[in-house]
Amino acid sequence: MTMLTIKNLTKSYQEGKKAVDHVSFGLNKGECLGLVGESGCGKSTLARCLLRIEPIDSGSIYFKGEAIESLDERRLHPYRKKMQIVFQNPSAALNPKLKIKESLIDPYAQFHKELTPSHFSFTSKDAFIKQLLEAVELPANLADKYPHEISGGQRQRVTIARAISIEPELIVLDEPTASLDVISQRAVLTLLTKLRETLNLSYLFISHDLAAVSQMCQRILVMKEGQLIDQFSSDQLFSEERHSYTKELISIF
Ligand SMILES: Nc1ncnc2c1ncn2[C@@H]1O[C@H](COP(=O)(O)OP(=O)(O)OP(=O)(O)O)[C@@H](O)[C@H]1O
Repeated sequence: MTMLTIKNLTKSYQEGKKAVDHVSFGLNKGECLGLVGESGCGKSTLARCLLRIEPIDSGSIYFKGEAIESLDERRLHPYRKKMQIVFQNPSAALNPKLKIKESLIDPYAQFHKELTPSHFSFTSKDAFIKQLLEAVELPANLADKYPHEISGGQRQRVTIARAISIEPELIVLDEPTASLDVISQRAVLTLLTKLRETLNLSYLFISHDLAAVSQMCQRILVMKEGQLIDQFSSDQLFSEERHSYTKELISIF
């Protein structure tokens, strides 16, 4: 089943320069789809557009067959729960004044009316937070700490816990490990792979790290100057058929 279909999505910030230029692709249910390309090629803009965080100029966005590109905020609300994003910098994503448990409960408070929980049950706030921390392999005593009292890797696990707390179907991972050291990167990627399997998630995984993408993803998209110039299954990464730009990216890594 196709989870997400993008057709001819186009977005400009300034006249004559398209940040995203007629991009089309599909993302299957349960898939981890990689998106790579050099800095400034439009990856994050594409992500924000397909999540309807950023207005688009033209094109279509289908979530499980439903066109969502023109929905007003009220009709979009249920889709906001189904599609989540994890950003590069967990420090910016967490309110420094809130304890971890307060940050963790926030999405649930917003969306609980639309939830039909299957993975996490809400018997009490404390029990719910304990389940979330367990799911991202963090100790329960982190709940009472502030973001500055925990490590960068732990903060990123908290933002992942927030994203999964409302049981989304699709998560956009926008360079989720870029701010972490190599050991924490590997641990977070392993966790994300495990969560995709146990929670039946689909991912769009944006990264500069071709090695991580080829390990995590079943298919890979390559963007250059706003356009999608290559797409292939991960086992075809080193194939002779690859676009010359993809080969250039491979040679850099
Ligand atoms: N809010 C904005 N206002 C104006 N221009 C923007 C805005 N966001 C992005 N751009 C421009 O759009 C283009 C695509 O940027 P984008 O951040 O999507 O690229 P990216 O591939 O995600 O880069 P990176 O890998 O560095 O995050 C760039 O030319 C950028 O300067």
